[in-house]
Amino acid sequence: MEEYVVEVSGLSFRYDRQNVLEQIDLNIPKGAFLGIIGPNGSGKSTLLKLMLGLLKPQEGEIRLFGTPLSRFKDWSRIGFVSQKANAFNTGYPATVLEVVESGLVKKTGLFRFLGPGARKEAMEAIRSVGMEAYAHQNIGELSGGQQQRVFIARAIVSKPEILMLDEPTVGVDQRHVRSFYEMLEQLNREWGITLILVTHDIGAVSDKVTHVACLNQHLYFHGDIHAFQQLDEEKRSSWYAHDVRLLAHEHG
Ligand SMILES: Nc1ncnc2c1ncn2[C@@H]1O[C@H](COP(=O)(O)OP(=O)(O)OP(=O)(O)O)[C@@H](O)[C@H]1O
Repeated sequence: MEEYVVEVSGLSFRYDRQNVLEQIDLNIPKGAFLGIIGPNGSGKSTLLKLMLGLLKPQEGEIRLFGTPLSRFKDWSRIGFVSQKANAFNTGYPATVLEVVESGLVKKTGLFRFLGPGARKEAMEAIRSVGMEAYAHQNIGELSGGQQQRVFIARAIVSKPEILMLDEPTVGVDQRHVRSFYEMLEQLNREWGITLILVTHDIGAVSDKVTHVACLNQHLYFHGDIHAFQQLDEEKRSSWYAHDVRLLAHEHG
């Protein structure tokens, strides 16, 4: 039987009186690279926040590794990268290596000494995002896309089993988006990390993700990428009446 690392069942959420998510059922298999797609305001970020326990649903349940969120404590198994482009100005006094090492602090405890293994683990994470040439450079001197790679290295240095990413290519130069997704694909395949990626742009990731979830308040589709690609274009467009572009350039 397939092992699920995240199980969402009967989930509904509203801010004040605005319904944002309705009756979402979504199981995410271990080792998947899931793309959660949908137009602006369709509830993608809200769903991630619910999975991270930052918001509480009015209805339904989320389980992480089989444990209901209300009892889940093992947050080191989960990494999160948000839209953080341009978060550091050029004067920020920390090197790439130091930023990535700081990702080990939550594992080790704030004032505990980071042992000699820490540097090796940090370098390994930096290499896996293709940033080894910049390890000793100040993070503020890097481009938005390079900084985002460093944030991913910081998120994976503690070896999480799930990595959640909310529109991580915002601020990444268009020319580098493709290699950015290739790097994610490599993390999924080589490190075996389950990736949950929120994105507008299925076109850029349709040859990378293994599964797709189409959200627009309701979950219109969830399945593997092959089943998604076989869906009727007209049907898919009808879920996103206001954002046909999202689907139209998928084959571009
Ligand atoms: N803190 C909040 N309080 C009230 N309403 C909110 C809040 N955050 C989001 N919303 C509303 O909830 C809806 C879903 O927002 P959400 O950010 O989850 O969508 P999204 O699919 O991630 O959108 P985008 O692609 O634009 O980031 C939107 O209508 C938004 O205005």
